[in-house]
Amino acid sequence: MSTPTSTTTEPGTPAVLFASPAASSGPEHVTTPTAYDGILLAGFGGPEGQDDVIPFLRNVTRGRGIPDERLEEVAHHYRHFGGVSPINQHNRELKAALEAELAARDIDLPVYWGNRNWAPYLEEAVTEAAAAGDTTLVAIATSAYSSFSSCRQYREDFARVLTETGLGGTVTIDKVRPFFDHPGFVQTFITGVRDAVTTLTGDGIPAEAIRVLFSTHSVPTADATRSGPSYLELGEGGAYEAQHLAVAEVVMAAQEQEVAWNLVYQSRSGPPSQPWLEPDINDMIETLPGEGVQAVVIVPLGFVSDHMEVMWDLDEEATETAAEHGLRSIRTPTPGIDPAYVTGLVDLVLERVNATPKDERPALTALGPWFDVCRPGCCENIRAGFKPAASGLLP
Ligand SMILES: CC1=C(CCC(=O)O)c2cc3nc(cc4[nH]c(cc5[nH]c(cc1n2)c(C)c5CCC(=O)O)c(CCC(=O)O)c4C)C(CCC(=O)O)=C3C
Ligand SMILES: [Fe+2]
Repeated sequence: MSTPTSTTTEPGTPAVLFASPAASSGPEHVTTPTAYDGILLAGFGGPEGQDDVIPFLRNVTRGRGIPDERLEEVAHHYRHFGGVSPINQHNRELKAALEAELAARDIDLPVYWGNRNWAPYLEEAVTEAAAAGDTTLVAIATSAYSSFSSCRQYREDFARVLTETGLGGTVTIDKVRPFFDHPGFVQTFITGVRDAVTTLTGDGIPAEAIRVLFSTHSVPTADATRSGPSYLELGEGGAYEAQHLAVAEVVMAAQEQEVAWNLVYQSRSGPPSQPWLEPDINDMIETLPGEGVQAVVIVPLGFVSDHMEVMWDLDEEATETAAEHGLRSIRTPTPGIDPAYVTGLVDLVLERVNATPKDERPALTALGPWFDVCRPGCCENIRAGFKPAASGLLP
């Protein structure tokens, strides 16, 4: 079937995929209708046994000069859980849930699952799709926000895989918009905060002694600043911080009781000399007893499932910090395979199939609905330098 996507190969550069030029016209940033052949579910990947841990960490940190010391420290988190990250099992379950939802809605789109950093790799998924004749793919990355780590890196890996497999002239990969403010993604957090606050107040803790901490992955400040299109001028925190703040506001506006909240960061790595987004969740927790806070609601706003960052950095470390400071804590659920989330992901695919007009697309914040197609230089990592990325406009 003819599609508006095309493959552009410039002489001397790897084949890279770009969306239709139509995507660049007009402020809508909405592509034209596209008959996709399949869905590429793009995950982060994680180890599934002790022997996988170090090779996995080498994949993740490849070419980034993360010191061995830090690798060992992270390996320790995985070892604590038998060398198994739950993330691959989550994605198996998400794939099955998407397939069930697609079947229930009579949508004939196979789901190919591949990871950036562990088997099954993106290479395998794309090769399998191509072998089945499914060459026009729409990707869902298991990450809701704009930034190098949460969007661009997936797109760079798509481009790398298309080049390395030699499929750059055959397969096109578009990507659904960053879905941070899609109701399907946000619902779990709204319900989670409501349930946690109800539990705490039910136990006699007054609402004014509760603090909601929205936690997301810290990133280098330089990455945050460059997240999203530069013309939006979203300040030092860029689109990454702005999107999280906007979603947190939506979650709190949906609550019956007024409760104070903060956006906090977790899982910082990299050298201490390099600025990353702050405050760290643990540092924030330490200040709270002095403000009369008795309980914290920890909301994993930056994550779609209960993977290692949630299980270790929140459920072990932050929970322990809270206990040490005499605070009760409740960690709210991630979307996982919540039906609202799964239905929402299928809706996001259909948006692209149908080129649903911008004003008909569900988006809970004033920032959204975000763009179908990333602008040149969007979320680029200046430390790593320019790498081609699929699912975007020509640089
Ligand atoms: C924004 C963001 C997300 C959310 C978006 C998304 O979900 O994609 C995310 C997710 C994840 N990060 C994960 C694991 C790791 N991330 C690392 C390193 C880093 N992450 C970063 C950012 C993010 N990471 C950054 C800026 C670095 C520093 C390296 C660099 O300069 O770019 C390292 C290396 C060691 C270390 O440095 O800690 C590991 C092992 C796993 C798998 C968990 C599991 O196995 O269950 C998941 C889902
Ligand atoms: Fe990470």
